[in-house]
Formats: sequence, structure tokens, C-alpha cells
Amino acid sequence: MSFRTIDAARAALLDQELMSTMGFSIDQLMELAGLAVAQAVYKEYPPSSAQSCLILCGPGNNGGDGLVAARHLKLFGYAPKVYYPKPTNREIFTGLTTQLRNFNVPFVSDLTPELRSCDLIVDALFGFSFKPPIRKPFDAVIESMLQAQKNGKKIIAVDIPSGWDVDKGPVTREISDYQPDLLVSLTAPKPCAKLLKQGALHYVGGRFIDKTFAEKWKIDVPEYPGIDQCAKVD
Ligand SMILES: NC(=O)C1=CN([C@@H]2O[C@H](COP(=O)(O)OP(=O)(O)OC[C@H]3O[C@@H](n4cnc5c(N)ncnc54)[C@H](O)[C@@H]3O)[C@@H](O)[C@H]2O)[C@@H](O)CC1
Ligand SMILES: [K+]
Repeated sequence: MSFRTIDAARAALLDQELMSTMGFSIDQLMELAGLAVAQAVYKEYPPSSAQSCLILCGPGNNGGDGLVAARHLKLFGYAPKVYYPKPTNREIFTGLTTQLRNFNVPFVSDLTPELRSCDLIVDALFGFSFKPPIRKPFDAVIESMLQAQKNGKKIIAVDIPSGWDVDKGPVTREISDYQPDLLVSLTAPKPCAKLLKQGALHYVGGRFIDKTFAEKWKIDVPEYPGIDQCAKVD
């Protein structure tokens, strides 16, 4: 695995630079991030093979990426449902949840039956701001998600496999055997992506930086095919 990575501290600084000197708003970045996730899902698990997706959304921007991905997945022909136990009141998030309600995407609260009946699980619980150990109620959510994976469900992790230390990987006992089936790194892979198991699918998405910006931050702009928003990492 020869890709360059960006650690948790620098990823947060890069994010700030995108939203200051680079002139982006969080809405724009989140929209492109969530679209990239939905496209990667489509490429690997097209709706002809997997229909129902359960999107697990956490309290921060990683959860916001999940809300955006849910909307695009619906438009792409899937039947997404959203589990969002700690919604935030910030305008961007209330807007995203209103959009989903208007798209008739259900918000669910009883996780067990939903994990049993879905085909795909999108793990949008935590991203690069996560610090272990996992606090309630998300410890139980992640445990249930991993049990569902053992029962054959595929997990698509958004930016970071939730519960993994961003720089060190699966260090805590509860998630020590968590390996996503597909990881979609945003902007650039974080160091933990080097610890993906052999054969795991890995994409980079978040097509909003150019080569000059990437070189400044010592990361790569992947070779996005055509107009795609995500690119596979070999
Ligand atoms: N530049 C980029 O690449 C972009 C990144 N975005 C997304 O934004 C994410 C980062 O978002 P945020 O900084 O909001 O943070 P996160 O979404 O990673 O998580 C922060 C939230 O998790 C909670 N939390 C942290 N550690 C916890 C623990 N141990 N137990 C329980 N809760 C815990 C915090 O209280 C906070 O509410 C990225 O990973 C990516 O998914 C996009 O939305 C926009 C562009
Ligand atoms: K995640």
C-alpha cells in the first residue's frame, strides 16, 4: 500500500484551510463527500445486487456525510434508511434531515431489526475527530454493526472505520476485529487506512482539491476516472 496519508491533526488543519483561504463552505464539501460515498457504493454494490442500505450517522460532520450519501443513494435507486441517534440542531444538519424526509427516507430508532433486514451498512458514525474510547450509546451501536457484518452484511466506512484510532487503527479491544468491506477515504487516506486487511476495497473521494494544494499538504490527488467523484486505490 503505497499511498500517502494525512494524520488526524493535519486533516483538521487542512479542513480549516479549505473553509478559510480556499473559500469553500462546509455544505459544499459535505455534499461532494457524501456524493463520493454514494458513488463508491454504487460501483461496488449496484442496486441490482443490494437494495436496502442502513446509514448509521454520528453526531459530527462524518454523520453529515452519511445524510448526504443517503439522499444520493435514494436517487440512485436504493432503499436507504437512516439511524441518527444524536441529531444536531445546526442548520446544515436540519436541512439535510428535512431533505431526507421530503425524499421519504425513513429515520429508524430500533437498530436490531434494521440491521437484520438491510443488505448494506454505511458507517458514518465518526471520522477524523474521533478519540477513543467509544462513548455510549455508540459503543453498543458499533457492537451491533459488527455482529451484523458477521451475519453477512457489508460495511462501507466513511473516511475512517468508526472506533478506529485515526492514526493507529483498531487499538481498542471492542473494535479490534473490525474491518470494513469498503473504505471511502475523504480528501486523502488517514494513517489507519494502511491497516485495512488484504483485499478490502478502498476508494478516495472528495474531489475538491487540485495538485498545487495537494502538494502543499504532501498528499495525492487520485486519478479520478472521467467525471467520477471517487477513485479506487490499488
Ligand atoms: N476535508 C474533508 O475531507 C471533509 C471532511 N468531512 C467529514 O468530516 C469528518 C470530520 O468531522 P468532525 O470534525 O465533525 O468530527 P467527527 O464526525 O469525526 O466526530 C466528531 C463527533 O464525534 C464525537 N466523538 C468524538 N470521539 C468520541 C467518542 N470516543 N465517543 C463518542 N463520541 C465521540 C464528538 O463529540 C463529535 O460530536 C471527516 O472525517 C469527514 O467524514 C466532510 O464533511 C467535509 C470535508
Ligand atoms: K466512519
